[in-house]
Amino acid sequence: MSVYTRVETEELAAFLGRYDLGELEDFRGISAGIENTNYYVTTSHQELVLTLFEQFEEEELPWFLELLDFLAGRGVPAPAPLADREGALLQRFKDRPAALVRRLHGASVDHPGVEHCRAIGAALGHLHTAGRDFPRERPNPRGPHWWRETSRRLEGKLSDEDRQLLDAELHFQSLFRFQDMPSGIVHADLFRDNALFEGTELTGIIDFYYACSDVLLYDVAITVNDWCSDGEGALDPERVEALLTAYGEQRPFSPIERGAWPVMLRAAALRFWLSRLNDLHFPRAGELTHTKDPDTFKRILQRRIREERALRRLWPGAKRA
Ligand SMILES: Nc1ncnc2c1ncn2[C@@H]1O[C@H](COP(=O)(O)OP(=O)(O)OP(=O)(O)O)[C@@H](O)[C@H]1O
Ligand SMILES: N[C@@H](CCO)C(=O)O
Repeated sequence: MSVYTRVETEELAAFLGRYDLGELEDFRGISAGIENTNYYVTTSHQELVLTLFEQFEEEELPWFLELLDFLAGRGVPAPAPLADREGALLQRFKDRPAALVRRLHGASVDHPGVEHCRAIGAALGHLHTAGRDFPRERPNPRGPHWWRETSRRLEGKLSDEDRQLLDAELHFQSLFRFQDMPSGIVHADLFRDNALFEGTELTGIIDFYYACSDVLLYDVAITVNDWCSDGEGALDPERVEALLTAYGEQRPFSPIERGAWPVMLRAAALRFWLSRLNDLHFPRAGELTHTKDPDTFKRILQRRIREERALRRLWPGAKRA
């Protein structure tokens, strides 16, 4: 349950008075999500989501809200933030930074099929091309520097097997620094629970709070690892092909990207194995929630290491034999 900060009717009505959004009709807390307090809010004019940012560096927030505004304005199904009468996207409410964004409809899909993967591939390609003109960069807070720092923090916490795997992968990744890879704005956390669907139609991409500037293929690898893996971490060739083909129709891949694909899948698995290990061993104070299982990403990483040649064959147009 993620309503850390309770909001009362009168104070919400007063808060909405800063905007031209009509009268408050209804609101209720949203239980999904971990980091922030979220409410669905209905006014006489609009359906909205109110977020009270619980953990965020306040200086960072304008970047995210401007990005959402920019992407939504270019047809990416991201939640557009609403400006108050003065034009401000970021507010303070209940002693926290706060924002109102448009509510998107649909629900996340636990077991995506080929059509869902096609839709998310196309949307990610669109997001990457639309993001090209976004004028401001943001370094990836979960990049290689953070991997190494987290690995050091986990010293003494891991089994010998996990420590060996982690050290070997950090070393392997340090040998690959791809120059000339297309880079730009990446979502960096486009898991199934951050996309909304009605049937097989993608109606929303949410939770952009890891978005940053990075290698675009890395974002594709994060997405494929979550959307196209089975319970054992094995990739489903049909879903991978659907996702990559639909993505490539928006932004064709370069030969360097094709060569880097197996390494990127490993890097993407490493990043989430590490963050889940970190959350497991260093839970944040006051956090009520379910830690996600690090072993899911350990298994994915181990498979991507074992199956490099098979991964190359999963590239669209590659020979399967
Ligand atoms: N714009 C939106 N339209 C519709 N539903 C939304 C929207 N934003 C958030 N939600 C709902 O609120 C839930 C929580 O949102 P979100 O995932 O952004 O939470 P969080 O606590 O900020 O992030 P995290 O999942 O990283 O902990 C989502 O799973 C979704 O159900
Ligand atoms: N998507 C992340 C959690 C939120 O960043 C994970 O599944 O580990």
